[in-house]
Amino acid sequence: MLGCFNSTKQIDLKRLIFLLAFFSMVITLGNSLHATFRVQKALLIEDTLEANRVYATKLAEITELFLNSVVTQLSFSANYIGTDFDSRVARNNELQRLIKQTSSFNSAVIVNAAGEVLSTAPSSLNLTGFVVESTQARAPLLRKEPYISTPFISPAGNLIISVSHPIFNDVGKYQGFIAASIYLQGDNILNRLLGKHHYSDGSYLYVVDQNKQLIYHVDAVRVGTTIQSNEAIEDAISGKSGVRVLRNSQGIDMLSGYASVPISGWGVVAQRPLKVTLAQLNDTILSVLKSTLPVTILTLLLILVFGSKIAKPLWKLAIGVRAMDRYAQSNVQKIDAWYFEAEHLKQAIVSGTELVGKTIQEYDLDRQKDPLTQLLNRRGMLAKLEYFQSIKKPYSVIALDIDHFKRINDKFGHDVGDQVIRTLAELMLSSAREQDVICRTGGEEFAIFLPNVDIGQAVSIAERLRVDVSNHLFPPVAKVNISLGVAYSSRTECNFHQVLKNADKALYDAKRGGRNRTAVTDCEAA
Ligand SMILES: Nc1nc2c(ncn2[C@@H]2O[C@H](COP(=O)(O)OP(=O)(O)OP(=O)(O)O)[C@@H](O)[C@H]2O)c(=O)[nH]1
Repeated sequence: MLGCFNSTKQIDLKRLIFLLAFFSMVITLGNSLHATFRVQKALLIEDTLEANRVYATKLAEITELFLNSVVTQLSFSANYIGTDFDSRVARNNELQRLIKQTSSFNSAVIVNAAGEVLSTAPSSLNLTGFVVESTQARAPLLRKEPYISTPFISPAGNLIISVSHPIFNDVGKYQGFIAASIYLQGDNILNRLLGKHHYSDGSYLYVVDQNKQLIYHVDAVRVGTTIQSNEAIEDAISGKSGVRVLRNSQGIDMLSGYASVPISGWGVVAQRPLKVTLAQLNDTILSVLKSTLPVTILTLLLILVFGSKIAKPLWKLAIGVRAMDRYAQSNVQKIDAWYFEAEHLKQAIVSGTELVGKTIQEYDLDRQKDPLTQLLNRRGMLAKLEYFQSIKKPYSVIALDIDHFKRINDKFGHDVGDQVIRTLAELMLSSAREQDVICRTGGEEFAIFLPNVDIGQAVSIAERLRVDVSNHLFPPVAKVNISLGVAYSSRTECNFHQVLKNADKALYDAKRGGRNRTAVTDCEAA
């Protein structure tokens, strides 16, 4: 049925609704994913920076505690040795205890005020009698106070930091110092402390001294190298803690948290690559998309079904209006216009169709009427005759014509002629029965159809009319006469055109016979 419509390039309502829904869903989904992405990204960055700051602060505090405890241990040893500085056994025993009792140090030495190494632990260091010369190694002699060195290469060839404490005897005379070393590239407690907390999610940690030299790094090879142009390090070694998004020496964007170790002026930096952090976000967005996709597809299917339900009554209404035949109205009435606009459209179509039908009917009736007399014209008459023919009833026909009507027109004018025609029509109507049909078949010619009236009765009716007309006063014409021809058919098969023709023939006879009279022709006789 729908195929009767020419396919055009215009989109139909069902597709329109679907596309509208589809695009609004795509835009809404895209927008919410974008918003989620932005919010989550900001949150992730913020959380990671904060986690790294907390982590760096925690490790800085642990390192601070460790260095403090190291200084305390050395202080204890220095006090102990100060009372018996000249005893080699006492010195060696104390150094052995220091190394073995804690795993804080890799080695320890006692140096006298002249810079000569008096004792070492382990003894395998083979440094006894060695006079320290390097600036780093001699720094404690000059400072005469607890001191944590910057990294340097020890006489034994290891990259170390040294923690030293001055030794004074009972009377407060400076004897030298005790120094313990931590091998930065070897196994030691500092290394284990920092390495132990290392995350396995791409995060890593490093520690620099006040000269930006790496003291600890997850990649041990880098220990001892110096890092330049790093704002997190600059901040940390100047005693600040905080967060920064920065690019590292390998050109990787990092989310860094940092803190300082006040006792040594070191900086601790914990960081995680931005890319690794955001990879997590892509997974989140993907899982959001996956979880919303089934509902989205289901919604679109529902919209497709609903769209066709919305479009269906409109299609049917359009088809109904297109047909515009006598069944159209009842077909339209049957359409299930289930929503407000469709129901209104349906009602509008029904009343519009009714109005059009009525107008056409009125127009048809007008076309069948003579405007001057309001009698049926020739078209109306033929329609009526078809009806008479179809019901197969006998009937008589009277054809009549005003005598010498041309003279009336000529003498009194056309308007008077019209008035005579109107008055004659009224006279005919006043004497007619309800079932009789009176028509104006021409200018001053008329026909009267008399159902169930035989020829005798028809002649009487014609005569009575003729007499009535001749007795009637038509001002200003005064008297008007008419001539009449009567025909009849009792035989249903007698064609009504033939009956009419017979009546006309009788009228012609009446005219020829001198006018103002009635003549008869029988259908069977014709
Ligand atoms: N006023 C008026 N005159 C009409 C109308 N229709 C036709 N006529 C005139 O009627 C006249 C008919 O003239 P004719 O056909 O010669 O017939 P007649 O004068 O009646 O003569 P007979 O029929 O032979 O008696 C013509 O002059 C037409 O112009 C009309 O509607 N109004």
